[in-house]
Amino acid sequence: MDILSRNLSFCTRILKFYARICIIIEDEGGDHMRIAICGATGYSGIEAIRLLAPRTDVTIVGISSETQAGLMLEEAVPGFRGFAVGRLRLLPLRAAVTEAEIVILALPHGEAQHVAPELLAQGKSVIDLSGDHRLPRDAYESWYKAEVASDAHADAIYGLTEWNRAAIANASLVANPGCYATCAELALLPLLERDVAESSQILIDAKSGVSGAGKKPTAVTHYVEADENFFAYKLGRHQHTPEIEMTLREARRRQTGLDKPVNVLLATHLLPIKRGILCTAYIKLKEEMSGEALHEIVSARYEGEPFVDVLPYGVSPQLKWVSGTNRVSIGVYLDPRTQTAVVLSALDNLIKGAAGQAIQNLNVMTGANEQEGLWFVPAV
Ligand SMILES: NC(=O)C1=CN([C@@H]2O[C@H](COP(=O)(O)OP(=O)(O)OC[C@H]3O[C@@H](n4cnc5c(N)ncnc54)[C@H](OP(=O)(O)O)[C@@H]3O)[C@@H](O)[C@H]2O)C=CC1
Ligand SMILES: CC(=O)N[C@@H](CCC(=O)OP(=O)(O)O)C(=O)O
Repeated sequence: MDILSRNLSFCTRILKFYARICIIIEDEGGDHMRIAICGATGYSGIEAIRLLAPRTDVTIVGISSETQAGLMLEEAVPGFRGFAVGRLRLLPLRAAVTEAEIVILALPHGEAQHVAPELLAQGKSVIDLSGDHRLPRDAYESWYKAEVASDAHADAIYGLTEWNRAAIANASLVANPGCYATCAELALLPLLERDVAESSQILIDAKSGVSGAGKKPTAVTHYVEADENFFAYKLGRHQHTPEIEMTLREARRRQTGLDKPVNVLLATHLLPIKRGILCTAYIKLKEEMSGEALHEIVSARYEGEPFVDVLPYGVSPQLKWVSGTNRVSIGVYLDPRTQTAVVLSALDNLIKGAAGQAIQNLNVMTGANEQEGLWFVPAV
């Protein structure tokens, strides 16, 4: 080989090496969203990691746990064994968020409100899965039986994506809706927005799988109590009642200018299954209409919505059709004798009811494709 070829070969190797370094730098930072997940060992935190880990536009820069800080994720949650993300170390919350530009808070009620103001002051965006920022002070204190610790809730944007997309796009603090609330609101929004239904007495019969109660078993949710059992709980005092009433009231006000209270009776039940919520809402119509006309109102409202599936008239949704997905499946029926609309909705409480909707909101906030990382069909 002459001296020219040797020099050329050397230069080529240098250039290739430089190109590889550039790719590595790009992969490790570049345009990636830097996300921290707090409450990473809880059910919705785990789900958020599961959904975000495969994404090439996201880097998970921190994960937190209260009691298991110091362990690797795969030690605390063995399902992550063998995956790169499983080698992330769980840290105390403040250490976990240092590098993040966006923080997903999957913490118990009452904790997020102590952390969010500090994160916002550091210029980070926050998506809070808990109920801490969804309600005004009085409603929160009376329904959650807890004190409000900051005024951050006043600036929070309610994260029901299909209803509040424009505001979410500019938000720095998103209050992700409750799981029952998401399910009931998406079922009822079209009727309230069109003001075709009586709003003084909406009955919502809702059932949830046990993961809705979080990871820590209680006397009601542990296996022996929940398995092969079925019962109502928190009758007349479920914390999602004011959330649903406020959202539906505001939805109607935005569309029609009519500002009148909406009254909801929410009956929640515990299903002996792991995940899924089925809501059946009964609402009297103001004027006579056909089932087809009612169905058209609901279908038209969700036309083009990637995560809302309005079933053909009279077909009822099933949990199996949404489990493991970010979808809400909606069924419509009109009882002609009583002019009562029956709107059924089904979702996966940990995905569309929690982590999936949080990521849908993250996509909206960051200008990513809204469906990124969220498009899958249920496992059989
Ligand atoms: N489960 C669901 O279907 C839904 C839940 N939500 C809401 O999302 C939030 C999380 O719910 P879920 O995942 O079910 O909860 P889990 O109880 O399963 O998990 C809670 C997580 O928070 C951590 N944690 C507990 N206490 C503290 C604390 N004092 N400070 C910091 N971290 C703490 C736990 O860490 P560790 O135990 O490792 O110490 C764990 O990682 C809740 O507010 C819930 O209401 C909203 C919609 C649906
Ligand atoms: C089965 C079960 O217990 N579910 C929980 C709902 C949790 C949730 O989604 O809502 P929050 O974020 O408002 O807690 C409950 O009924 O309180």
